[in-house]
Amino acid sequence: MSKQVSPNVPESVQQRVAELHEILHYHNHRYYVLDDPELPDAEYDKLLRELQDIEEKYPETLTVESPTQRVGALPLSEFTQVKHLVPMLSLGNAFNEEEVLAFEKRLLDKLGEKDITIEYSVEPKLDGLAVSLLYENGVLVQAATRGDGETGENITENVRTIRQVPLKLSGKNIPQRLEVRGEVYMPKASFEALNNKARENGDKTFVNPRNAAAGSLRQLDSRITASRNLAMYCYATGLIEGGTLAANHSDAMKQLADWGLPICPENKVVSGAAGCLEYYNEIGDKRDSLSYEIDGVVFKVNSLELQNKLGFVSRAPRWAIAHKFPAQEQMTLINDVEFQVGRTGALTPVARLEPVFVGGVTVTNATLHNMDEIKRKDVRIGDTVIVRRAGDVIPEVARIVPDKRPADAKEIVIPSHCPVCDSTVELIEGEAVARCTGGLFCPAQRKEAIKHFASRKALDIDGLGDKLVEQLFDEKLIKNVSDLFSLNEESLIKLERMGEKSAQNLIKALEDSKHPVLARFIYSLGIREVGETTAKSLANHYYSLEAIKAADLDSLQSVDDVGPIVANHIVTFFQQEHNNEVIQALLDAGVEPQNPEKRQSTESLPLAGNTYVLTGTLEKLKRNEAKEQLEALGAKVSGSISKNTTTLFAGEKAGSKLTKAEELGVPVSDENELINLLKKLHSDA
Ligand SMILES: NC(=O)c1ccc[n+]([C@@H]2O[C@H](COP(=O)([O-])OP(=O)(O)OC[C@H]3O[C@@H](n4cnc5c(N)ncnc54)[C@H](O)[C@@H]3O)[C@@H](O)[C@H]2O)c1
Ligand SMILES: [Zn+2]
Repeated sequence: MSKQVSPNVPESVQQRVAELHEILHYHNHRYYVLDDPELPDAEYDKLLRELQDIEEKYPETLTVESPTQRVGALPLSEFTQVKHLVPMLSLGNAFNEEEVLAFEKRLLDKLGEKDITIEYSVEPKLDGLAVSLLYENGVLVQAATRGDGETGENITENVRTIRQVPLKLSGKNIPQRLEVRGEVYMPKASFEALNNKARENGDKTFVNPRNAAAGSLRQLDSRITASRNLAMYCYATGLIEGGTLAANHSDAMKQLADWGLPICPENKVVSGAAGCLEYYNEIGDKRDSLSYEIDGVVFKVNSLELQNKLGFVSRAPRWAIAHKFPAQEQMTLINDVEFQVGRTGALTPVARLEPVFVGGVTVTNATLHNMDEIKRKDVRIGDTVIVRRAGDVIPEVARIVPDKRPADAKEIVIPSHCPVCDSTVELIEGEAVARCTGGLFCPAQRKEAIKHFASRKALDIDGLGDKLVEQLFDEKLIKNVSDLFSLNEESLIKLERMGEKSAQNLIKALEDSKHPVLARFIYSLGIREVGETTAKSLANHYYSLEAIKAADLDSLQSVDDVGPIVANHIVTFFQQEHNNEVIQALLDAGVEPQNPEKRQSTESLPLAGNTYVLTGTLEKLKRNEAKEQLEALGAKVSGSISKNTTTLFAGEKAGSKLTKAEELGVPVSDENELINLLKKLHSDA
């Protein structure tokens, strides 16, 4: 800075100004040139405002090269340059109602008016990058970025790949030369898809749709741009020769639309600052449902005559202002990381933050998702991070600020034991999610464990659905599955919506469920990845609970459809003392798993080779019981009819399966015949 600084300006202020110039230039470069900002916008804005405040207080410090006087950054030299015929400017900002009212007051003062109502064109503030389109005789001849406002980059080929941009205008009275300005943006869905793909390929992701749009448009190879699904809305004109436009902004935009240019359908005309503020709220409510990202709304004096009277300040028109939404990204510190245990035992790392105001609320915690994400973002305790809260989504740590990492930043490690129940934590190699293995005991997981235990494919306790489990649990009548069997009528009746009859029925159902076949019992324990089929294989391999508990990794892997991971889940599950305590309590309560009989092979069984289908409502037998009994006799029970079906057993209200069986000529019988068949074979045995 060669400028002679007056002695009125304290040395420390001069130093700070120089520092701010350097910092802001650096961040402008990262943002506008590299499309890879390091700071959240709010943090950048703070620095810019600090400089503006100093310049206001000490006008001697203001220089033409100050970042407060310029927009954007110099264009990249890889592109040919385009000198703008009319400079492309930025917009002033308002962050609250007072600033909007102050804006209107400035307008009235400048116009020397008191009592007029100003009409505004109000528009979403699209979060992309400004582009200028030049049409000659209605044909697109050039497109350019804003660059530093004076000179931009020639990106004609790239803009030609954007579907909304007409290569040729149509309609009447098109000026000979017409410069149209607008925002090129990346729709939310394209942004998600682009980043997901980058993540899959291990490539760098874009920080937000704006930087993604800029990065995609400023490509030397327009085929890349074409693959990025960019879009555009126009919101202004620049140079006009050989023709005229309407006398106010909103009508001019309608004209552009008539010629085939894309105009945002949310644009409106309102009266006065009050109308502007109303529009701000209206669009704020709509924001999440829009298919593109916006970061505020823009209010523009609608009359071009008034616009001309008002003119410009250094880097923005006086007649327009951007009213910004609360920032969705803020910078703060990670004080600690804790692990939360979910309903299914998954451990989620959660960052405890230095409280920060973001997205309109104070945030103290942010999710780190899982260990893969932590690794990918390289997050440590003590890091300065950017926290993002968009819409109703849970706040997340978006990225770290590497330069601000302290020397003693601590690596985040998964605890070896569950922070809730102290059971072993299992992290399978190649899996992102770590889990608590104390499924039956862990307070974080008990509720789900009980629901699973009572469910149809598990112990199938009649009348004990998810809702009732919730109720019993919340009323503290049960803590874990073994408590179910000490429920009594008296305590049940006290529950809301529980009659005497239902209470009796539930007690009876619990009693009836005490003799499950071993496979069901194993399944009901909710061991991770042990489904119905695996539970059956285990039961038919080991024949008793004791034997399954005693099995080691090698032995387990010799069982049908048990691989190393599932084997590990099983061994770890039974290693947890607390799980075993709950199982013992079940056995003590009288639950008695029915071990399968050791048999040579199903081929010698009486129903071997037969395939049955069950349909409709069975009156006396439960569908599951019927299935198990048939299978125990060597039959297959299938869910669909084919010409290989031996017999269809149809209960009440049988539907399409009955029709299908009749079509295929498959024999059909009823429930009584099924019961007779089972009885007969049982007495034969
Ligand atoms: N994080 C960083 O390091 C960093 C660095 C530099 C700038 N920034 C951010 O960039 C922003 C400043 O950038 P800017 O100068 O491009 O200004 P801006 O984005 O705040 O506003 C001006 C721009 O708004 C756009 N716009 C969208 N809809 C519009 C509409 N309907 N009518 C008119 N214009 C519309 C135009 O592209 C215009 O150029 C600030 O939010 C700042 O925080 C961040
Ligand atoms: Zn636990």
